[in-house]
Amino acid sequence: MSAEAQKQAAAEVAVAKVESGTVIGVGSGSTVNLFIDALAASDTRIEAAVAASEASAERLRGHGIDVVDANRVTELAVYIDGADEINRHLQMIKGGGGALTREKIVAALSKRFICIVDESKRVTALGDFPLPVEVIPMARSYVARELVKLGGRPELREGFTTDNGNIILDVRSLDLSKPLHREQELNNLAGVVTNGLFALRPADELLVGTDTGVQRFTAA
Ligand SMILES: O=C(CO)[C@H](O)[C@H](O)COP(=O)(O)O
Repeated sequence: MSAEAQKQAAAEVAVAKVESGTVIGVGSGSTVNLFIDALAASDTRIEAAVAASEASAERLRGHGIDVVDANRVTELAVYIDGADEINRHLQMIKGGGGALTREKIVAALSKRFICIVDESKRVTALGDFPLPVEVIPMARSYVARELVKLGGRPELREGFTTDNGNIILDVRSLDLSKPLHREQELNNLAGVVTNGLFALRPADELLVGTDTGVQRFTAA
């Protein structure tokens, strides 16, 4: 089964977990696109969604689903999003699509975070995928030097600007064996908006598309 088919299967199981009449959070990326399409094709009629990217908002609206500003809600029933890597504690690296900051905000607003992935995203240790760090443009060189001091190899994501008008540094070689500590440490660097480690707010449930069906996990 292709990764695409695995993503589709996980997305469809996630749709079944969404209740009509609720306001939900919707992440971004190719797996989430499949979720949005599957939600629109289902009998589930949500009240509205808070979207983690302009691209997701546009896709939702294209299906006639209302998109509301995050400032208009106090809590979301559930957040559905993908990941670039996820471990058995359901801690993740996210931000391959550059939407990490808004994804973190929507995740923080949500009672439950359901992560949907194909099986290539499950890892025993986080860190093969370069860690995205969103940085205010003025701080680019400073933050890059600090990341090097921490053992990382940052690389500017060329020609890319986030929905918030910032840049992304993709960082290889950082030791991510203590993700909670690392997430906080990186966020403490002046000029960092946030980083793609989701350890302080891991997923509550993981749906993995595999060749033998969708496997469900909760944090180990
Ligand atoms: O964090 C993300 C975007 O910022 C995505 O969830 C992540 O990159 C996974 O994407 P895909 O579903 O396309 O594999």
